[in-house]
Amino acid sequence: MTQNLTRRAASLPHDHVGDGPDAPESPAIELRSVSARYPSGRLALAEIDLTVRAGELWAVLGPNGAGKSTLVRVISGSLQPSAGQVFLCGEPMASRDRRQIARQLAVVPQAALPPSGFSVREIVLMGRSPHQGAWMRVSEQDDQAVQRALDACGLMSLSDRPVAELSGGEQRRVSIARALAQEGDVLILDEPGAHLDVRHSIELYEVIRREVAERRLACVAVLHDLNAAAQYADRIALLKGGRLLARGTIEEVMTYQKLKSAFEAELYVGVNELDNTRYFLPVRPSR
Ligand SMILES: Nc1ncnc2c1ncn2[C@@H]1O[C@H](COP(=O)(O)OP(=O)(O)OP(=O)(O)O)[C@@H](O)[C@H]1O
Repeated sequence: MTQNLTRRAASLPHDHVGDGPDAPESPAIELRSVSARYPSGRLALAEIDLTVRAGELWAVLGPNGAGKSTLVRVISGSLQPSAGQVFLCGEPMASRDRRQIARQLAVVPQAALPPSGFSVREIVLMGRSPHQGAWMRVSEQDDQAVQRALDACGLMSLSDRPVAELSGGEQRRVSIARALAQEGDVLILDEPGAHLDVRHSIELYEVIRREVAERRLACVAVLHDLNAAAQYADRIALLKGGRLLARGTIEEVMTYQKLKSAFEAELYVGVNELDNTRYFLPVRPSR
């Protein structure tokens, strides 16, 4: 797992300092001047530079159509950049096949719901397939990973239920549990809080934070909830029109001016005196 993040000599274009136990880790994800186009010709991302390290949770923010889901597709290898390069754990993404990528990176796309016809446990077990051999034999490690993911997502009591019988929010948690069971180094989530009520969204963000801290996971989450981003993220990438408007800490990026410029909306930016976190309130346009 995290040993995959140790520096690999052959693939390091910059600042190579050698291998060995004290060698610094490669970034879990690195985008160098990445642009992306859809087959229609539309340029959806332009010259994105981003470095995500193990143990970091990045929130990707921006208005509708900014390029957030496109960024997820590029990082997860489902859309090839039209220019620039993506590195996963120090190696070019383009040199990996899908199975190799799936051992290191789990992705929960926007509005992803699990396939019907299976129980919750069976769906979560599907997350183990990149680690299983041709006969798909379930190992003790697979069982442990599935139990852990079910538990983390509060799904133990639902584990034998047919997934098709669950609510939208419960199905969303099953998709996230499957991604956790994959036990990669990198977790990519597109709007993980969608469909979740307030308790379950808090629980989910707590789970993600715990995974990031305990397993030194590198996580990139597309969020529309600015307050959740300010509560849980270490770093923010703010997109607009396919370009990175700003990236950095919450204090650097989630300012009145930068958010206004990105969203073209008035937001009140407050600071909670209890824990010093920022909060955001939409302000009605003057009539
Ligand atoms: N399959 C596609 N083919 C062509 N253009 C696309 C495709 N998917 C997205 N786009 C375009 O690329 C741009 C970025 O879209 P993207 O879905 O990445 O935005 P987003 O920031 O995730 O938006 P939202 O917040 O609404 O989900 C938009 O202009 C969109 O119309």
